[in-house]
Amino acid sequence: MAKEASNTNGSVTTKPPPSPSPLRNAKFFQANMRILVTGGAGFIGSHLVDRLMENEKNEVIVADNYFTGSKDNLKKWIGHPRFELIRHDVTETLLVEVDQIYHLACPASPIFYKYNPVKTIKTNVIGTLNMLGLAKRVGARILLTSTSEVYGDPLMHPQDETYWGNVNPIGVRSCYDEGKRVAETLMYDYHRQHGIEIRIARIFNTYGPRMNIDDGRVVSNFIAQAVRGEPLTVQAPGTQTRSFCYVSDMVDGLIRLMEGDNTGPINIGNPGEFTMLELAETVKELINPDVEIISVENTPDDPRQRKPDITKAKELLGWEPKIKLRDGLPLMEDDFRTRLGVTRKN
Ligand SMILES: O=c1ccn([C@@H]2O[C@H](COP(=O)(O)OP(=O)(O)O[C@H]3OC[C@@H](O)[C@H](O)[C@H]3O)[C@@H](O)[C@H]2O)c(=O)[nH]1
Repeated sequence: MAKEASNTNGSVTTKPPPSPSPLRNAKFFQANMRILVTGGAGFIGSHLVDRLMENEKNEVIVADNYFTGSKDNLKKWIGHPRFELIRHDVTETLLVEVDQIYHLACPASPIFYKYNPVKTIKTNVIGTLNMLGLAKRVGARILLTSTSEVYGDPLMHPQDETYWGNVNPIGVRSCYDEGKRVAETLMYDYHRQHGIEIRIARIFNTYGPRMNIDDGRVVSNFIAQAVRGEPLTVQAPGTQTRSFCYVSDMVDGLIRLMEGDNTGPINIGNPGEFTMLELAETVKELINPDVEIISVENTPDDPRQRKPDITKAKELLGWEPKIKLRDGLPLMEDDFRTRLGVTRKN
């Protein structure tokens, strides 16, 4: 598995990757792939675990501190012989023998990552250092879920991976966006200095079943509001844009990146771009035409526009999203109705 990956920032590591466990090549050792998913009890993490567990050759270990994740998201796997769940905070070291690490752990909703900003930056910096240390020790390949937020309030539109971003280093979002930027730096430094096999995904806004109902992000807020019959709260001015990727497409992109030969960073997101007013109108039309749309105050540093250029993902991973927003929203609605106990009026 120690194959040289093409890296896209122009520099190539000369150091070979560390060797994986000798057991991996042993004649009588069961050749299962052991995979660690940090943040595996969270929204994207648990969908990724579902997909990895479908492959009988995979053993999956989840490490999660349950700050925003939940055991409930993994209940179908608890007790499965190929599955293990550890309550663990990535700011502490973790020693497990694995072949791949999907490093997702970090609160992703602005409300949650701003709740304890010092903890958020520790998660991104110390957490990523710890996972890279583990990758080095056991010779594992590691994938970091970075974010479209590394582009900040982007002056280039759409954003491709060559754009260095427009980020406020002392803003209220910097614990997350600067944290993820340092995490990317650490990934590349470990790659160049120690030959670690790295993969970096820049994830754009993602939605789907299992998002926390009071998560604070726009899609989960609007769907919960529409299902409860409450006004949809569009934060001013409402003309800011985002691009929303359905979670199954996201998971597909992450697995292709991990399994492929390119280090990234690679944007994984749906290029369909919507203003928040358009999103509110779509949710109202599809889910509850009786609700009002109201304008509420916004928070500082809210990026004005965001849309991924996914040329690289298409060319290098053969990946592009399949699920359109109008098809994905009703799938999420069903999950929210079940969890909120509100049936659809006909
Ligand atoms: O109720 C709401 C919530 C949010 N919004 C608006 O919706 C837009 C999107 O906000 P969200 O909180 O969903 O997400 P953001 O795009 O700000 O951040 C996200 O970026 C990409 C990922 O890395 C993370 O999931 C998250 O940081 C913002 O312009 C926000 O002002 C509303 O209009 N109403």
